[in-house]
Amino acid sequence: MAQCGTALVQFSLAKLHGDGYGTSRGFSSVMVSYSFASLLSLPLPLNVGLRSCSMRKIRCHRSTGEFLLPIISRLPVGRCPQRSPRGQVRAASVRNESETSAPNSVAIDARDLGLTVTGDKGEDVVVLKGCSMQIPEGQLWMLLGPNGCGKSTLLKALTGLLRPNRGKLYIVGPRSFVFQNPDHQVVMPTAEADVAFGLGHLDLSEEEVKARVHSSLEAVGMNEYGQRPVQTLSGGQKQRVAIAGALAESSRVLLLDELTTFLDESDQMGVLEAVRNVVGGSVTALWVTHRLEELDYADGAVYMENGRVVLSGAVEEVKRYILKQQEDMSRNGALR
Ligand SMILES: Nc1ncnc2c1ncn2[C@@H]1O[C@H](COP(=O)(O)OP(=O)(O)OP(=O)(O)O)[C@@H](O)[C@H]1O
Repeated sequence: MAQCGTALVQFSLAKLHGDGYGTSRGFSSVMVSYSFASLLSLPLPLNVGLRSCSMRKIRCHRSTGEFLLPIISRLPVGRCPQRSPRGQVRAASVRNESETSAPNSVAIDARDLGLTVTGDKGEDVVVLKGCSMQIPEGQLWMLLGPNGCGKSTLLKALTGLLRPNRGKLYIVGPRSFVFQNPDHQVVMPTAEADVAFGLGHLDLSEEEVKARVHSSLEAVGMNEYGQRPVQTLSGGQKQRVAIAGALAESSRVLLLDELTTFLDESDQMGVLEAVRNVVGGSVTALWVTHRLEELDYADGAVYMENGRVVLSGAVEEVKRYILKQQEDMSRNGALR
């Protein structure tokens, strides 16, 4: 197995145990057939195990063209620099909870975050131009804005998958990113095995793994599906399994990227209710959505335009702003 690039470091492999649970001695490795190029074009398009945001290192199997995506111990946000076009590391001030005392009960405190990525032709593309928000612990907030305004990029910056090059960020951990397409992250044969998958890097007894799997699946209303082959689950059920995986790892911040996009109405409700159910206490969530009706589930909202957070706070205020924007747009369209 050859190492690829400078981003590679050690990782632990794992074996799936006979009962379908991963344990502290290891969990299943996953072969994924992403192209070498796509994997190396960081930010990481890693769709396996990334919900735990604990994966920062990749090895590639050159002979088969497949990639072994390891789940490794957590790398604190702020320790995963993104390479700039000139190969320099850019860094914003990113603080972990362990490095500083938390602002009172705030789970996410972002101040004027900026982020520049490298475009296809090696040019700088400024994606985030000034994003500030303060999200209290134990709340569900929604992030909205027009297509291409930078919502997913901001979410990745908050997770630590992308490194802002400007501003300040305080965020509690552990945190998890859940992708829009559940097929990109639920990878194990059964729901139970998938939830256990991310626990391999923790030093847990088998009993503890089972207990966490059980309670996490229960929290998202999926306990009775534990043994079900994942390919028989609906999209929304898979999303709930992915969320359970994050909870099993004691994630305190869930960063949820348009989870309901591919789901039918009843699945959308199931996922929303599951998230609403798990948020509270020490669990906070930021949910990217285009659906205004989902705001009814939120404790607060953030609205972005063109790489900037333009409004952040009460749901009703953000809703009014969006409706006004929509009205203005349709009036302008009618005048043309
Ligand atoms: N690696 C990259 N190279 C070039 N442009 C990029 C890159 N990553 C993001 N962008 C651009 O940054 C902008 C913001 O992208 P992002 O996916 O964050 O938007 P979004 O608000 O999540 O969009 P959507 O609602 O359509 O999902 C887009 O114009 C996108 O094309």
